[in-house]
Order: sequence, then structure tokens, then C-alpha cells
Amino acid sequence: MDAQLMRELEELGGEILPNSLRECDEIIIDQPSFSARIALWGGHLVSFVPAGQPDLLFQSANEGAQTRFGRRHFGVPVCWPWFGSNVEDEDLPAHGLARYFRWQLVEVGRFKNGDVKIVIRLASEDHPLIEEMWPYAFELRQVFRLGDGFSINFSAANLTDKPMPISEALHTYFHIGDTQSAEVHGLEGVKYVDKFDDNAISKQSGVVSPCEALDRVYLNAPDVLELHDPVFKRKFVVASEGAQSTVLWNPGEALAKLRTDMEEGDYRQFVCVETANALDNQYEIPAGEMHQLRLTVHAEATSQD
Ligand SMILES: O=P(O)(O)OC[C@H]1O[C@@H](O)[C@H](O)[C@@H](O)[C@@H]1O
Repeated sequence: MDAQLMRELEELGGEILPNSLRECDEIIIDQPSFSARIALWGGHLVSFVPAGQPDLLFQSANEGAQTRFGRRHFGVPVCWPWFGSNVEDEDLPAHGLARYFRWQLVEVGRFKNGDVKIVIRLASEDHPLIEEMWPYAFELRQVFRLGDGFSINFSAANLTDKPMPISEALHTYFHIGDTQSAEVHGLEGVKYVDKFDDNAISKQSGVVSPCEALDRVYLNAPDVLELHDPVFKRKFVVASEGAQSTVLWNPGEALAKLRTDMEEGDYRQFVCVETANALDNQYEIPAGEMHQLRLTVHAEATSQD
């Protein structure tokens, strides 16, 4: 690790700790108003705990298989450059390659208002396996802004001389008290593809509740949604830019039982509200250009709902 970066991280009250998972480091940031963890393996925000509140992101005791393509079920995994299964090659892992490689820490500092800034990077040239999995040259960056809530600015640059086909998601596992009482607001009237109903197309009527046994891709979804959690008495305000789709996912009891990467009862404690471009919302990044996907999450206390 670069000595200058280490010093800057220490000045922020941060540290790098070895993590047993794939023997890859995690960045730990401890501040008076929050603590956060970013895993370099898979390059994702794992945990964000505002002082005095439960983690905004779901944590499982089950870390998943320790193999390269073993899954992890917490935080904000990055699904890129394909969302879901790879239509051209079924042997490739679901949800792309970005969550299966080690990202590099490239910048540590603060924004003008004092928020913590952490920047990590992954490029196609970083690992020969990346180039085997996908025939495009790229550079990805994530700028994490940590303060009153968090934001992730994910950018992808196409370094090839051909258009790059992209479907993607910031696959946020929101930590909730109970799927049965949680509600997603803001998708009323939006069309969705229901993967649990043979990809039937439906239109959302009313709020989404309960948030259990769902696998839906909402197309051309609005930029701001709310997730209400009456158990923890808070609501998440989830805002996005550069994303046309919202995916809601929770495996429900029966599917969760079949998974080897979740503990019993885990599925009641999270719903994924994913900032995405999927199915009809997939797109191309022109040669030499880049695309940005931004996610901002704030948690607000609620009294009665
Ligand atoms: O287990 P994974 O690969 O992380 O995927 C979890 C789920 O992610 C969701 O985004 C998909 O819509 C689901 O179909 C999928 O099952």
C-alpha cells in the first residue's frame, strides 16, 4: 500500500485491516458521526453505521464461499458489465465481473464540507482473467462520499475503439427490521418485469409491501425512492443519477433455504433496492467515452410509520 495514502487515511482516523475473506484488505473509517467499511475485494461499501443507529446495510454471519466466484451478501456489491446471467456465455458468473476482483485504493481525503472521500479503481489490465472474461478495455472508479449518509459515484470508461454494451447495478442490501412491514414508495404506476412470474410485465399499483419474495426489474423508474422501515423507525431516501431501472430483490423463505450463503432468517432483514440499468434499459458506452451511475442514500428517523 502506498505510504502517502496510508498517512492520509490515518489523518482521517481510518485504517486498513487485513480481512480473512480472500485475504483482501478492508478500509475502516471511524468518525464521531459514523463508521464505515469498504472491502477492496469486489470494491464495495460493506457497512455504514450512523452513530446510534443500526447499520444501514445488511450484514450476514455467512460470508459465502471463499472461492473467487463465491457470493457475498451484504453492502453494495457492484454488478457490472452485465446484470443477471450472461446471455452469451452461461459459464460466466451472474452479475458481471466487478464484484470478483481486487480493487485498488487510489485516493483518500475530504470533500469541502468535511465528508470523507475514498476512491477505488479497477481496470481490465489489472488481471489477465478479466481480459479472458470480457473482450473490452475499461477503467472503473468508485468515489465514496461518507458523511450524513453515503453516496457512490461509479464511473466506467470505455478504453476500446468499439461501443461497450452495459447492463449494471449497484446492488444495495438495505438493512430493515422486517420485510413484512417494510414499504417501497415511489414506484407507483411504473412497469416492471417480474422474474418470479415468468418475466410477466405488470404495472405497480400502490406502494410495494411486503418487501419479501420479490425479483422485479422496474423499467424507466424515477430517480428518487423511499424505503420505509417501521421497525427501526426510519426511512431511507434513495436517489440515483444515470440509472433507468430499479431492481427490487428479496429471495423469500423458500429460495433463501436453498442458498448456501445465507443464514436462517437473514432474508427477513434485508431488501435490495438496486440502482440499475437492466433489460430494456441496457445501453452502450461509445468508444472512448464514460458513463456515471450515482447513488445517494440518507436515513431519516420517522415517528409513526
Ligand atoms: O445471488 P446473486 O448472484 O448475488 O444475485 C441475487 C439476485 O440479484 C438480483 O438483482 C437478481 O434480480 C436476482 O435474480 C438474483 O437472484
